[in-house]
Amino acid sequence: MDYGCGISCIDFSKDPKDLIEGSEGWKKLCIQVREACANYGGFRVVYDRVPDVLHEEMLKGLKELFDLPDEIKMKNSGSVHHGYLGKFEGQPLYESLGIHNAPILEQAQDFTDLLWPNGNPAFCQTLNSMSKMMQELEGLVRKMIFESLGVKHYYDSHIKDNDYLFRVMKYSAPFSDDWTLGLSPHTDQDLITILYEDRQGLEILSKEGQWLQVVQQPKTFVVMVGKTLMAWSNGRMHAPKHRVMVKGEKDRYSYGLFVCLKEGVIVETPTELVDKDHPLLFRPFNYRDYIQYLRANFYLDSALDTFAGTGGRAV
Ligand SMILES: O=C(O)CCC(=O)C(=O)O
Ligand SMILES: [Fe+2]
Repeated sequence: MDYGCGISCIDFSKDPKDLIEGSEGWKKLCIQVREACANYGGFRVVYDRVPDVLHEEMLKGLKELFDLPDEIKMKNSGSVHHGYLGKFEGQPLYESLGIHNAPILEQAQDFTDLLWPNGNPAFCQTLNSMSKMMQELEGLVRKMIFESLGVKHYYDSHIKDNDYLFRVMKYSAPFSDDWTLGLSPHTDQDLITILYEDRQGLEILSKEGQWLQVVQQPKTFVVMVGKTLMAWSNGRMHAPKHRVMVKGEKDRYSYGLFVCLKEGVIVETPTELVDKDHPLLFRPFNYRDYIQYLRANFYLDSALDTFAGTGGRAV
C-alpha cells in the first residue's frame, strides 16, 4: 500500500502464518521489505503484536518523564547518544533521553531509579516491554532482509553482536501553523531503527532529492536502515537522510529502538554481496573506532566514506 508519499506500508498482521519462516506469505514479505529498504531506506509496518494499551502507557509515561526538571533529566548523562540531549541552538523544540539496552530489565530499572527517588516500577516495566517488542520486530525485519539478500546464514552471528539503544523523544509544540524544524536532517548510523511516533512529522529524503512526508498511522512503526547496515550490505540497503518537522499546538512524542553493534565488532561485507557489478564499497571496520571517528567529526553524514570508503578502488 502506498500513501501517495512514496513510502510503502507493509502489513505484518494480515495473517499470523505470514510471520512463519518459509511460508508463502513470509516469502512475499521478504521481497517487499527488501525492495522498500533498497529503494527508500525504510517503510511503515503494521504490527499488531504490540497492544494499544502499551503505546498508551508509553505516551503517558513520556509526558511525565519530560515534565521532570531539566536538572533531573540531565542526570541521565551517559555517552553522547545515551544521555540527555536537548534544547540545542537551531532545534530548540527537541529533547531526548537514551536508555542503553532497555530490553534488559535491570538496565531499564537503572534508568527509572536514576530519575525518580523511589524508582518508577510501572514505567520501567512499560519501557522494558515496549523495547523488547520492538527488538522482536527488528529481528523479523532483519531476518527478512538477510533471507532476501541470500545471506541468511549470517543472521545468528549478526544478532548476537547487537547492542540496543532505546531513545525517547519530545518535540515541543511550535505554536505555529507552518511546518517548523524539529530535528535536523541526518542519517542514522546504526544497523536498523524502529520508530513509533504519536503524530505526523517524519520526512525522508528520496534518492531524487525530495523530502517525502511519512504519513503517521496509529498502531504502526517506521523501519529505517542505518549506515552500518548500508555498509555491511555493500550498499544494497539504502540509509536515508531524514528529519522531523512539527507544527500546531500539540507536543509530539516518539520513541525509537536503535540497533547498534557491541564495542569492537568488525563490520565486514559478506563475500556473497561483492561481485563485479557490486564492487566492495567499504573496507572492514571496527564499529567502536567508527563511532569515535564520528564523534571527532561532528557526526558528519559523509564520515563513513572517509573512514572506510574504498572510493571505488578495488581493495
Ligand atoms: O522522532 C522521530 O520521528 C525521528 C527521530 C530520529 O530520526 C532520530 O532520533 O534519529
Ligand atoms: Fe534518525
